[in-house]
Amino acid sequence: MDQNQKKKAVGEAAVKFVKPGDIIGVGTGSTVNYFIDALAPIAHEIKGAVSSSEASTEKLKALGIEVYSLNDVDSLDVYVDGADEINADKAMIKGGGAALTREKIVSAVAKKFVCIIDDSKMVDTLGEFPLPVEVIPMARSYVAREIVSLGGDPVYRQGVVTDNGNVILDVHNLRIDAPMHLETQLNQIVGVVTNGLFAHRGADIVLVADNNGVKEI
Ligand SMILES: O=C[C@H](O)[C@H](O)[C@H](O)COP(=O)(O)O
Repeated sequence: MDQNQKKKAVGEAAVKFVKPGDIIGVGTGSTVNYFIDALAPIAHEIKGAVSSSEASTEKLKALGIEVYSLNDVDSLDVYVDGADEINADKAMIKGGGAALTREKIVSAVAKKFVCIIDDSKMVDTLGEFPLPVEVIPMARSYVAREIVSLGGDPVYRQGVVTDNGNVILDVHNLRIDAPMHLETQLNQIVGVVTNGLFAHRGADIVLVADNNGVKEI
């Protein structure tokens, strides 16, 4: 199977976590797009969704699925999303598609985080994928200097503005041995909105597609 076939297989497999009458949390990205497509046959059975991006909202609405504001929803049974990297503790790097802030907010409200990945996303140590950090635009240079002092090499993601009107710094050359600690440290830098480490709130269930099919971890 090539990578897209694996993404499709795992997106389809995640539909089993969706129950009739649910309002579901929906992530962002190419893997989640397959999950949304796979919702089509049961779109009329679910109550609606809370979305983590304008892109996912558009796809959900195209299926006739009602998209709720998170402020109108107290809790979500399940949040389904992809990842850029995940380790054995189910800590992740996310934000390759610049949707990290809304993803972190929506996933915080969900009882269960189901992470859907192909096997290329599994790593022993997080950090080979550059860590995205969403930053208030006027703080970009200051935050970049602070990140350098932590040992990272921040690169401004040119031309990208997040759904929240902010910018992204991608931090290269980090070997992340203590993801929770680094997540907290980055959050302490004034001007950082969110960093792409999902360690304090990692995944609960991981569905991984490899050449043999989809397995649950
Ligand atoms: O901002 C984007 C998200 O964190 C995605 O979940 C992540 O980048 C994985 O995306 P994909 O499924 O396209 O590899």
